[in-house]
Amino acid sequence: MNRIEPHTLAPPTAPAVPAVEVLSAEKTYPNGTQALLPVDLSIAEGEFVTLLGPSGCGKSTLLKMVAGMLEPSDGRLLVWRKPVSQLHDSARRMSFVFQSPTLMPWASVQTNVRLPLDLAGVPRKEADARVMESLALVGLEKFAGALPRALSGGMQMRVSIARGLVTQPDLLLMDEPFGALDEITRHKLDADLLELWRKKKLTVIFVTHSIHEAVFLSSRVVMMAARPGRVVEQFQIDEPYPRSADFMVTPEFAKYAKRLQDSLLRASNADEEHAR
Ligand SMILES: Nc1ncnc2c1ncn2[C@@H]1O[C@H](COP(=O)(O)OP(=O)(O)OP(=O)(O)O)[C@@H](O)[C@H]1O
Repeated sequence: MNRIEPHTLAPPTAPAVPAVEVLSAEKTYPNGTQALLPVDLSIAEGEFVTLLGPSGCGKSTLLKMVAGMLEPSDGRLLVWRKPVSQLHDSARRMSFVFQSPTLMPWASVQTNVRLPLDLAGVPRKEADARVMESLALVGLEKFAGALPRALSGGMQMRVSIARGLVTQPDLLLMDEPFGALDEITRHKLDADLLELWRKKKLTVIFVTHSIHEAVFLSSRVVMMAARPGRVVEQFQIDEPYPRSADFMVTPEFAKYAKRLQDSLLRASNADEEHAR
């Protein structure tokens, strides 16, 4: 009998575990706006997926459906193989970070970050320890007692991210979190986010309008088109991590950016053709 020597066997590759499955999920708002045609999308644990596309293509709608903040009109969404509504039974958690920091202006940074733990009834001592851990992750531990108005826009966004991290999520949903920030601050936060993603082994779904941000951050980019919103193309960004600012001046970066730019143009033209 022929024996297959162990070293001739291909190494076993672990099948990717899906963190999020969007199964023909579509959305029409009560006023009749068809925000999303049926979308099918599977996101594996540990991926960094960016949703990119022209204004109104349904990026936020899709993200909010994943979060369970919006019900699909048809189809289903599973998070770790369960309907989002049953996630409270799961040991895993997700967090949502909005475009604006939405901090309570009268409360300290520490109190703002502690909010999700207070709402979940986590004992104060444990909550405070986790708040400090979370603030340290975004480099703001020295500002725990400050009021939001004493902080810059970038620092306020860090507070918002710390609040998203304080529940120790496995899945982070981010709706254009750095869109309102200046270029330098944005780059800095992008780099910090990648560091966190790697360190904490997160799965991230990130919405942006920026091609450069999408290439820098993502392992995969999902391109969408509008009127009605739909997924039109997907791009794997096959570049190793960690990625530093140097990556942004490489020919590979330029190649991906050009591909996405062409795709975004096609997606935008598809809108106009639809509208005619
Ligand atoms: N609550 C709502 N009721 C009715 N229509 C809505 C509602 N929310 C969004 N829409 C519409 O659904 C479509 C998709 O909106 P959505 O905000 O998901 O797009 P987006 O890609 O995130 O846009 P942007 O890039 O401008 O933030 C748009 O036509 C929008 O006007």
